[in-house]
Amino acid sequence: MSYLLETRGLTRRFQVSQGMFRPKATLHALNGVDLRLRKGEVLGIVGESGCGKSTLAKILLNLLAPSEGTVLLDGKDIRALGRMEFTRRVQPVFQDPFSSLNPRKTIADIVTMPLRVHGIGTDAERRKRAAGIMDMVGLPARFAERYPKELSGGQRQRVAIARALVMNPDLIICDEPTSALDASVQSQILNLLMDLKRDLGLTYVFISHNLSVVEHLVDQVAVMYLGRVVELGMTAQVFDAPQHPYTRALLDSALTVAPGQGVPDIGLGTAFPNPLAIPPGCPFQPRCPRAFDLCAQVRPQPVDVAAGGAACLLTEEALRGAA
Ligand SMILES: Nc1ncnc2c1ncn2[C@@H]1O[C@H](COP(=O)(O)OP(=O)(O)OP(=O)(O)O)[C@@H](O)[C@H]1O
Repeated sequence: MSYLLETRGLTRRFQVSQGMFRPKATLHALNGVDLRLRKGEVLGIVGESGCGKSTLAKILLNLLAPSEGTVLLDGKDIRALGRMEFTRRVQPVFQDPFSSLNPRKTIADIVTMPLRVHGIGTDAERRKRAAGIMDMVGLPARFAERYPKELSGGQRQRVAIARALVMNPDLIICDEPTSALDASVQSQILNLLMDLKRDLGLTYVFISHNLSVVEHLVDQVAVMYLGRVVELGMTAQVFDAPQHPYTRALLDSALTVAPGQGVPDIGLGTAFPNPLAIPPGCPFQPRCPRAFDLCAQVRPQPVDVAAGGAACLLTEEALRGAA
């Protein structure tokens, strides 16, 4: 079975200062993340602020090196691909369309920029291609000569999507692409991404702190907690029968509608996870409503990337009981 994208054992550590008189501490932002994505599919990555989503996005975009592990694109380590080949094949859409677009460039300049960088086409050909893509993402042709500050947040995010699409990439990494937008605009952008997926057969990694945002867009979901994938499965399976207590809590959480609000209220008390003091046993155990004695001592098995499931002793117990 070949995968367009595969991560194997992705781990990323940071050395962080703890003040002048204390030694630096090691923070595990990612810990052994295994993921697989086939062409034409959408993989959702979900979890609270600080679970490692942006670190993962940066590694997938080859902007940050993992401490351990590899990212494979069509079976090739992305670190061995040239910068030009990589950016031709993998494009980002970031959270904040206000800062990710150059304010001094016109929309046409922004959308054609990747083509210019890659030396593709004449000026007229590039503008023609940009006009086609702008139409596809619902931007009127008259916007071509406007500047980002003249556009609304939703329109700017359409520009960012057009810029990502103009190279006809194999993979688009969307890092919280709707989180900075008003709720009504969020759904327009999600619908646009769904339409583009259907019409162009796009492959996305879609990162969000909000499980409900990804429900209708993604084929499979990876739920992350403190740098680990704690549940992985097909979307319907994860939404209809979540196995990990953390996934249940995320599903129960209210839809976050306030722009910029990064953390859903998941109703698990104040013990916000501290990546510098990951507890022994199950990392989620201090907040878990279903924890039992062993959870403080035994670390659950990592999720099997081929079979999916949850990294939870309750599931392991259930499986043993069924055997
Ligand atoms: N450059 C860095 N140096 C030190 N620690 C970092 C660095 N980047 C990220 N971290 C830490 O790694 C952990 C994961 O951060 P990351 O930004 O990937 O999480 P996230 O899920 O994207 O959260 P958010 O939605 O708030 O961005 C956090 O504890 C964060 O403080």
